Amino acid sequence: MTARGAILVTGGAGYIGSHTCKQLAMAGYLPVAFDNLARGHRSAVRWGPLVEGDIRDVAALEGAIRRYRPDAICHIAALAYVGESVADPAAYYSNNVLGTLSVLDAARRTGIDRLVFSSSCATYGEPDVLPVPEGAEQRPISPYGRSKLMGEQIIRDYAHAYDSRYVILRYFNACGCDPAGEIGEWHSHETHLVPRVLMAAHGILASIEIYGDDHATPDGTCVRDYIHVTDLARAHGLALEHLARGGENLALNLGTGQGLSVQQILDAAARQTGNPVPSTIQPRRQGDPPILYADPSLARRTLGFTTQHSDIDTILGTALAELASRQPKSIVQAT
Ligand SMILES: O=c1ccn([C@@H]2O[C@H](COP(=O)(O)OP(=O)(O)O[C@H]3O[C@H](CO)[C@H](O)[C@H](O)[C@H]3O)[C@@H](O)[C@H]2O)c(=O)[nH]1
Repeated sequence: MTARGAILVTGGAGYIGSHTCKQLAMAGYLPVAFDNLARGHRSAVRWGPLVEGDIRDVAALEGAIRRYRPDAICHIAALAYVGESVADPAAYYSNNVLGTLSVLDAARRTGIDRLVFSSSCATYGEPDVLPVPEGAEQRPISPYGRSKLMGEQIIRDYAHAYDSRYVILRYFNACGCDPAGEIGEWHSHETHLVPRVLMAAHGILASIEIYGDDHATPDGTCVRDYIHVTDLARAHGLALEHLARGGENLALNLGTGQGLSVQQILDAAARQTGNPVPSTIQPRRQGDPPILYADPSLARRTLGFTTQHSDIDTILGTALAELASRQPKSIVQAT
């Protein structure tokens, strides 16, 4: 038996979901992963049971809840690529909006009234204020960002009408891998900057495309707030404790408060690996805001959350160790 009861983790076989399951298990919970394995991996579910199912299937969710009797839900399952959402909005509104509605309905029908929701800095679009506070106007510029904002709005309306409670977590850029190397970032077609930069540093990719060097930023490349996935994962446990204590509903940024440019990430990777990172300048990517970094102070004040692994060298080091474990021939380990 676990000390603290079960938590249903939708998307528990995915990148952020599996790291969250590990952190919840370390905090004494039984994480029950609910995942359709479309993008998640069975082998990433290691700290509790896996229920295979789609979040749009209310009956499947209800079945999982009735079987494991979780105290709360971490709703992490989503499609999460900005570029893909521009090309295929139908998939994003279906998975992210209908899926969230379905999770909320299953929770209502089974009497689960606590939810931690994975939202995104993409809900801010191109903010007027930097670092971005939670009160900044949310004007998303991609279908992905809009789908996450709709999720937030539905959760607030349900909470108001049905007396449920929530913590909305707006992730900035999740990256890095489990420092113990037990799980990683396993995307079939990797589009994220940090793993791609490391792949380019080791010749797995011929070069990295820099999407625009003419943005309104100090070096012309986009600026983001890179936060280690283990830090993000730990915040879910803090959010659950907050709700269990009867804490108020919250929407919180999860970031470091520091912005780094694409070029700075390339430079850090070159330093860390000792290899050059070949790059080409490409046109800007649709849906990419030039600068996004968080004001992280509200999460610190309300949850006591601070990052512990999110300096860029730790992020790159843990991501590189994980990549090396999958591509050992390509990488002479440099860390
Ligand atoms: O090969 C690449 C990949 C990325 N980038 C740039 O690097 C930055 C980071 O890009 P990622 O694709 O790694 O991350 P995003 O900022 O697009 O996306 C992340 O932040 C989004 C919010 O903006 C969502 O939350 C999303 O789920 C999350 O992955 C962006 O400026 C992007 O233009 C490149 O220049 N070349």
